[in-house]
Amino acid sequence: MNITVFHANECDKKKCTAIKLAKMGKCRLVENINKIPSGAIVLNPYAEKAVSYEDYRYVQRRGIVGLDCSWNEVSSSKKFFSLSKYHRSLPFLIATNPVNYGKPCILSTVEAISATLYITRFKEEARDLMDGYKWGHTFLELNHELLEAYSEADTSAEVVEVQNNFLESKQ
Ligand SMILES: C[S@@+](CC[C@H](N)C(=O)[O-])C[C@H]1O[C@@H](n2cnc3c(N)ncnc32)[C@H](O)[C@@H]1O
Repeated sequence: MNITVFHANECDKKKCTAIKLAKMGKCRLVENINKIPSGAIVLNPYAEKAVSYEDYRYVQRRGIVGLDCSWNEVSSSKKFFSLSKYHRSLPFLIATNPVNYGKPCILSTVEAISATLYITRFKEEARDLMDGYKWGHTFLELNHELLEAYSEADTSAEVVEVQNNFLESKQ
């Protein structure tokens, strides 16, 4: 699986989930955005389209790209949208990393990549990434029901429907 992370060096290196992932040999860090593989799925919380099984082929052939930079940088910078045609956001999920524990949608880079693998039905690969983090299994357990439902959806529209039904049921 081709997992690339654009690393902007804006993080606390001790807490950065992408640096740890690279040390374990499970992703390639690039510091130049032009080195991001074309045709890969770029994880961007501001993308209009949600990840779904529709992206299976792109994930399999071109891989996944995480943008490890500050949240300010992701929200204010349009440069990322020129990188790939395939920008995707993740549907509602709860973070379990120590920095943003319990917060919805503000996932760490590794949580976002693992969720993308799970939703596109690469479940073993999703678990393998999280094995390297003390809190990794908690992310997959806490979000298990939603991740399963998202992975059963065939299209992005269906993933959004699953998310909306879930959120309505909680009101
Ligand atoms: C802003 S960085 C935070 C980096 C931090 N150093 C770390 O270790 O997690 C998190 C990245 O994960 C991905 N991500 C997180 N939440 C997401 C979401 N809801 N939808 C899509 N991508 C998301 C994006 O690539 C985002 O830029």
